[in-house]
Amino acid sequence: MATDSWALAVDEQEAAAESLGGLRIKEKEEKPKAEANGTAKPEEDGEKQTTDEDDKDDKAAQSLLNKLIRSNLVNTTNQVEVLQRDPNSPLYSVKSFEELRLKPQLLKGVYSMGFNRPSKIQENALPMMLAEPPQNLIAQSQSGTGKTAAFVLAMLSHVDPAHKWPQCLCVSPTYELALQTGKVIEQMGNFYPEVKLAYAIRGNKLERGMKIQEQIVIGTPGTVLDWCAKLKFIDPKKIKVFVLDEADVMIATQGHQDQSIRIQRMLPKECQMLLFSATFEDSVWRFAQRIVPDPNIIKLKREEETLDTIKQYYVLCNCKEEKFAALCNIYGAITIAQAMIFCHTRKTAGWLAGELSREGHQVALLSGEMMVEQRAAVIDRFRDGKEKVLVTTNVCARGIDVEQVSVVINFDLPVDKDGNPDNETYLHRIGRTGRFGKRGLAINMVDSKHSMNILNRIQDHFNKKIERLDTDDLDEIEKIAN
Ligand SMILES: Nc1ncnc2c1ncn2[C@@H]1O[C@H](COP(=O)(O)OP(=O)(O)OP(=O)(O)O)[C@@H](O)[C@H]1O
Repeated sequence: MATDSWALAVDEQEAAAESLGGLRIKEKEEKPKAEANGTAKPEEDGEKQTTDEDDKDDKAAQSLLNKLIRSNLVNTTNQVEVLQRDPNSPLYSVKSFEELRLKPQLLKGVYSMGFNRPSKIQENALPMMLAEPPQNLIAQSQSGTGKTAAFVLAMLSHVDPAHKWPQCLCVSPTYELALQTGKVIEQMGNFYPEVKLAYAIRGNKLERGMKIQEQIVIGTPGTVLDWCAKLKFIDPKKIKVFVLDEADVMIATQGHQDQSIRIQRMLPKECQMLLFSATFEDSVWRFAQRIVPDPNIIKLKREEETLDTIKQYYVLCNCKEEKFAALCNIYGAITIAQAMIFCHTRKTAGWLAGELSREGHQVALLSGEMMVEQRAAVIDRFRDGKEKVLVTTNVCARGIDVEQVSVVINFDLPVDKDGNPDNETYLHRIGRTGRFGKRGLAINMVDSKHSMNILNRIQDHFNKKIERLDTDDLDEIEKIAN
């Protein structure tokens, strides 16, 4: 069976790692700290070269950033797709938390967090997760749709506080993400103080021979594995609920996939397995199936973005100084409440932010060398309107929604690693979802034959005309604001 050959491969790798003195796992565990913080390595010549490694770091950092800047649920008009393990059993969904017959302490916790009713994904996921006998679940929906809150509630509901040993185990891809989930557990369990939480993360050193008494353990795969297998702080056979969060980020980090599989194999057959992911490419799906036998599957499609309500223009220039001059002309002609400006490299972003400040603009700069917490603070200030212009590189701003931004300027057009148009990023930068169907304005700066070619290809891809704008003609600029 596929699972067996996989298990065999894991065993071989484990043996190999042990023959290296077991150092490997520790190193992997310790390295992500700087990465997950978004502390990038120094750039040569100040130019950002995107590599696969950057992308991987970026996934965990991006996910953390999203958590830090989010203040409420991401709404969606899409319907949840449910695939049941047993298609004959009735499909339950709930419209209120009361229907779930939660412990009063938990219901109080949920309401104290300001949740009035279950989110779309929670409507279906919660009844499945709280069912008796426990059901396994794979759930996919974009960040901010309520997955964490759902599995935290499930874990808190399943523990028996009278038992002083770990009963729920949750693995997260990084130390920082584990801490974020831990915070949700603490908030939701605020009125249920008998339930305790332990963090299986590097740096949390326990005495040998000790047994964990906390009912919920959250941690990163390497440390959780050590605590279960090598150090035996946790008896995996007593685990009732196993949660694997952010599966897509998990598999992007080397070693985590194997470690997660090894943990899963130590758990009892009847343990409830829950896996969550924001995206579901084939590799995530294959991993999910290995972790979760006989799953129910819940999927919630992302809200589609559209260019329909966006007016798109391009400006022809010869160099970055000319692009900056064009930008000044645009600012001189129309009132721009808030704008986001995207640059290809940190160097350009830094330069442009400096030039704009000199012109008297209140500028925020989002740059790759900033820690994730610093980036979150910059975005928060911008959202609060403390700065009117946000200059950013693409990597930093991926996935960030700043709804009130009415003007987006591509100081450099988005391209992928091979220099081809990055249509997805273009759409995400300037597109709007149906919900925020406000009109928007996008201005693309073109400074070479090559970038003109990119622009044409983007235009063809979306089959939407991008009009030329002459930034020396103030009357013409004024017209685009209407
Ligand atoms: N039922 C609810 N009603 C109101 N707010 C909710 C509800 N469920 C979750 N939230 C809030 O919505 C935000 C997103 O929820 P949550 O973190 O659970 O989403 P997620 O899908 O796990 O996203 P991520 O994986 O990025 O954390 C959080 O601020 C959370 O407190």
